[in-house]
Amino acid sequence: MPTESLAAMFESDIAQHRLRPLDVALARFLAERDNAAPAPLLWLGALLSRQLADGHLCLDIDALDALADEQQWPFPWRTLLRRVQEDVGTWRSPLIADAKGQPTAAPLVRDGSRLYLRRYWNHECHVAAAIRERLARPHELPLQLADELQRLFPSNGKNPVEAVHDTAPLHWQKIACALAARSAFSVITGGPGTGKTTTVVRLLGLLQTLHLREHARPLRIRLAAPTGKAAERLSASIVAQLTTLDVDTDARTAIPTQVDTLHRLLGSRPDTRRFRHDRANPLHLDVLVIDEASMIDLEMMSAVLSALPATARLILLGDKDQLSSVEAGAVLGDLCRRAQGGHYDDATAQWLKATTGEDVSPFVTADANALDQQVAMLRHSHRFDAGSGIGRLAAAVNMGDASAVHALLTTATTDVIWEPSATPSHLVDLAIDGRSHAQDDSSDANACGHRHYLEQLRRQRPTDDAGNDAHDAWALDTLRAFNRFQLLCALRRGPYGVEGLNRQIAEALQARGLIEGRLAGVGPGHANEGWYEGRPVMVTRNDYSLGLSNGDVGICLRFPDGEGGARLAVAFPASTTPGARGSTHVRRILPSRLNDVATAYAMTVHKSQGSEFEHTLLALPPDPGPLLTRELLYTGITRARRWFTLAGSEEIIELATRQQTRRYSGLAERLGGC
Ligand SMILES: Nc1ncnc2c1ncn2[C@@H]1O[C@H](COP(=O)(O)OP(=O)(O)OP(=O)(O)O)[C@@H](O)[C@H]1O
Repeated sequence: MPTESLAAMFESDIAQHRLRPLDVALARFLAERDNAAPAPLLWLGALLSRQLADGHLCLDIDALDALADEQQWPFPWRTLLRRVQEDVGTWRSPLIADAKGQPTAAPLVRDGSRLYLRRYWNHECHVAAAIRERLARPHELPLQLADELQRLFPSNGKNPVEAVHDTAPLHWQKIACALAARSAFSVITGGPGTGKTTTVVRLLGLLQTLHLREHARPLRIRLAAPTGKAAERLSASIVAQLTTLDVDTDARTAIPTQVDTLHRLLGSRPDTRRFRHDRANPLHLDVLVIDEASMIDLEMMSAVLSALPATARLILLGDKDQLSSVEAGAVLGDLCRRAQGGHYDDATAQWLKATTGEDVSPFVTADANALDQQVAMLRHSHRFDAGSGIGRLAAAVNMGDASAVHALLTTATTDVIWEPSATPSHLVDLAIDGRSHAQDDSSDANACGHRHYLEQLRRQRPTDDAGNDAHDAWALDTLRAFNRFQLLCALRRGPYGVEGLNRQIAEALQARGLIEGRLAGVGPGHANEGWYEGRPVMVTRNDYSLGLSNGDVGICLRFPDGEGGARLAVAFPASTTPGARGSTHVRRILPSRLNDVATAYAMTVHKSQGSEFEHTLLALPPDPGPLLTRELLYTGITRARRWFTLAGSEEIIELATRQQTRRYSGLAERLGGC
C-alpha cells in the first residue's frame, strides 16, 4: 500500500463492511505492480472489485456522484472521488489502459466513462461482437416458412391471440417463431406462462420439418438451462408440448427432450474456469436453445458464444424482469432493454406481415437496431387468467405500481395471502402449517407448508422388504411433496434470513415431532449440521464427481440397508429419462459424500430461480436494504403456481416495488449501435 492513510482507510472500510478483504487485496495487487500509482486509482480498483461482487460489470465514473449518495459514502471516499473526477484523464500508470489506445496488458481498462477489470471488458467486447456477427450473417430462410407458421399458429381462434393494451391484438408467439426462424440469433422473452416453451417447441418442429424435407438428416438440436432444476422443468415441459405438436413423426422424434445444464453442455472441468468446448473445440450442433437465460452471467454467455459453431442458431428464452444472475452481468436484461416497445424497422414489419400476416407497425420506430429485430416479447399469460391474484400482483409489481400492489393485497383473492406483520416465529408456523391461511375450498388442494411432505413421508413409507423400486418411488413422491411448498427469503443472514429461519424451522419441527434426530449446529451451510430423516438440502457447489449441480435439492431419507438395518441416504431426482415427464427415478447418495450442501426449508429468492412451487411464502425483512428490489419481489411472486403468501410490511413492500435493480454494464450500448 503506498500510503499509510490509504491502508488505514481500507482497514476501517473492511471493519464497516464497505469493502471486502478481497477488494483490498486487489488494491494491494495493483499497488505492487505500480508503486507510484495514485491513491485514487488504487481506491477505484477496490471499489470496482466491490461493485463486481454486486453484479456490476464496471464502474461508471460519471455516475459515481449518484453512487456516493445512494451508498452514503464516508468523507474520505468523497475526497478521493473528487480527485478521481479531477485527475482521471491525466493518470499515466501501467495499471490502466484506454480502450481506444494501444493494446496493453494493463489490469484496468477505461472505456469512455466506464472502468473495467480487463477480464470483464474482454468478455463484454466478445459477447457484443459475437452477437453482432450472428445478427449480421445472412441466414438461409426456410422454404415454405409462411405455410408452416400458419399451420402451427393458426389465427382462426384455436390459439388465442395476445392482446396488448390499446393496439390491435397480435399473435406474438407466431411473430417470435418467425423471427427466430430467420436468423442465427434470437431472444424470446415473456413472463410466466406466456408460452415461451410452447413457441420454441413449435419452432423446433417447424425447423425440423423444413430441414428434413430438404436434407437427408435432421438438425442437431441441443437444449440447455443454467441450473439442473431449470433443465428438469424445461424437459418436462417439452415432453408435455410434444404430445400435441402437429408435425410428422420424423420431425417430432428428432426434437430432443433431454436438457443439459450449461456446465454439462460446455463440459466443465474440475479446478478450472475453462470448458472442454470452446472456439478450438466447438459444440456439435445446429441449434442451441437456452431457457431461463436471465440467470446467465456475462462470463458464461461469453463461453457459450465461443463454443458455438459459426453456422449454428442460438435461441435464448427467459423472463427479462426476473432477478439477474448472481455473478456479474445482466445479459438478458441488457438484450431485452427495448423489448417492450418492439423497435422494429420497416423491413422487419413488412417481412412479418408477409410471413405471418401480423401487423407490427405500432411497434416500428425510427431508431431500430439489428438486435431489436430479433427480440420478441410475449405479453399474455396463459397460466394466470385475468382474475388471478398472482398474475395481477406480478404485473403491478413489474410496473412499479405500489398503490395497485397494496390494493391487490388488501382485496380478497383466492390465491394471494398477505401477512403484514409476521415475526420470525410466525414465519416458522406458516412455513410448517401453511394451510391455516389457505383460502381454497377443496380440502385436498389447500396451500400446504412443510408439514405436508414430512407427514406423507411417514404415511407412505414402504415396508423394509418392499424392495428398491418401492423405496425409490416413495423417495420420488417425497421429493414431489416437498416441492409443493417453499419458503423464500430476501436475505441470507439475520432472523428473517435463510440461515436463521432454517435453524428455527428445524427446531420447531423437532419440537412438534415431525423430524427426529440430532440437530447439531443447524445453521450456516455445512455438511456437519447433523443428518436426520426429512432434512432437505440444496447443493451449493457443482460436484462433478457426483454429477450434482449447484441448486439441486435432495431429501435425506432412511432406507433399508439390506442387512436388516437402515441407513440414511440423500435422495435426489435423477436426470430425466428421454421421453418421460419429469424425473422418473432417484439417486441415493450417502451424506458423508456431500461436502457442499445447506438445509433447504428456506432458500433465497436467487436460488429459487428456475423452480416453481404450488405454494410460495416470501419473507421480507422489516428493515430497508439494497436487496429489496422490484425484481426480487417479482421473481418471488412468479415462483408460485397456485398460492402466494407475502410476509412483509406495507412500507417494505412499497419500497421493494419502487426500488429497481440497476447493473452497470456497457453491453446494451455496444449492441445498440449494431
Ligand atoms: N397459444 C396458446 N394457446 C393456449 N394455451 C397456450 C398457448 N401458449 C401456451 N399455452 C399454455 O400455457 C401454459 C404455459 O405455456 P408455456 O409452458 O409454453 O409457457 P412458458 O412461458 O414457457 O412458461 P414458464 O413460465 O414455465 O417458463 C401451457 O400449459 C401451455 O400449453
